[in-house]
Amino acid sequence: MDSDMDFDDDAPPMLVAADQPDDTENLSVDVDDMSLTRVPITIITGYLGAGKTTLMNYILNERHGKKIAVILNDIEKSLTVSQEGQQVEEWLELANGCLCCSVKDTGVSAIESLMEKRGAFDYILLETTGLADPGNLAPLFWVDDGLGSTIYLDGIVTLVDAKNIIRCLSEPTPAETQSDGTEHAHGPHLSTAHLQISHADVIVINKADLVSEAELEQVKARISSINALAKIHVTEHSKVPALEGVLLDLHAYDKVDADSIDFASKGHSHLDPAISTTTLTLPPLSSAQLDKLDTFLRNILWTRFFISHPEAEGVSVESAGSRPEIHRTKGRLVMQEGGVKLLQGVREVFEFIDAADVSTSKASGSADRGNGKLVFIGRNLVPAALQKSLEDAVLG
Ligand SMILES: Nc1nc2c(ncn2[C@@H]2O[C@H](COP(=O)(O)OP(=O)(O)OP(=O)(O)O)[C@@H](O)[C@H]2O)c(=O)[nH]1
Ligand SMILES: [Zn+2]
Repeated sequence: MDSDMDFDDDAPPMLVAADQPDDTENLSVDVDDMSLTRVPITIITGYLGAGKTTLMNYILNERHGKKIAVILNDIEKSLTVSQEGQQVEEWLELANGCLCCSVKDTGVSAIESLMEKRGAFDYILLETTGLADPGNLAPLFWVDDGLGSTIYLDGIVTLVDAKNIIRCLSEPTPAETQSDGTEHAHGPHLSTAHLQISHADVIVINKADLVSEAELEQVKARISSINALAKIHVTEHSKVPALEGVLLDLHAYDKVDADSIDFASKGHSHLDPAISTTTLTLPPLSSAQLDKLDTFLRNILWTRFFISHPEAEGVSVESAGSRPEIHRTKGRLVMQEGGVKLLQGVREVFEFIDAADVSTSKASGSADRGNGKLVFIGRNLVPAALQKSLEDAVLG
């Protein structure tokens, strides 16, 4: 499906096919760039009162030159299109009450048809309710290139309230049945705050003015013990240092940078009993071994079976006392024939991508030299058991 571009804001929307460059208007974007046809979407999540609306307003009022559509995953599902201060209210027509439930069937197409009606946006921000689990939303927007969607998931930004986050992390999540009928595994203190942090690509620790330096350090340590892959920024009134590359245009699902993998593998204390980050290593792989890794990941992400349990093949880890529940997967896998494969995953969705940015210099991190690395963020991750299962499955 072609996306239509509105090149002139004063004139009525003129529909121009993106693959037929219009050279009469100023194009700030490269028309040869394929990304022109796909609009990034950033999910902004965070607990009640963390500062999401404050952040939205900050972004909309900054000079960014983008035409940003804001979707609120609230009762009213309103959508605001803003460019340089001008805001227009639109309404998304969704099949049922809640965006996270209806987006599966109609949400993505509702956004797409709105883009057709209004001309393309440059950017979409989706603000979830404070209680949303971004793990349910993310895979819906993370659509295969091949499916021809006009939007793609750029990243998940989670705001936390520096003053209240530690307390939120000790509140258990109300037992909730997901739209697919499954329930979250119950275990030690899984809170909504955990889910929002474990899925984040960027974490903004807001309300820094309300805590002491020591409290702030505690919050940072707790958060990076849960999610060692996310970039952390500390703010007052959600004023992030920059938008580009900090909140927007992260490409968090099509890049895996070596530095963040290295950072995650440094070993962070297991301060949080519910969710942690674990890094596994693999030597350079043959393509047959990459296929085995694919099978291993299907097993662990889809069926949640350990495939190489010491007692019996295919035994459910649940019966062994702990069932791994992996929220986020990233990896850089070194290939024997040269090159690096990137691994990206959210819950049960994962894919391998060829790395474009293979780092060869010493300065650009060790992740590409020697061993490949695999990072899991989730529950019930026992590093030694995982590493053994991985090696048995892939190298054995
Ligand atoms: N002291 C302080 N207050 C802040 C800061 N950032 C936001 N606030 C205030 O915190 C309150 C909640 O902020 P919002 O931006 O509405 O938070 P939200 O996450 O959108 O809240 P919900 O939509 O209710 O989940 C507002 O009164 C803000 O003015 C900050 O850095 N410091
Ligand atoms: Zn829902």
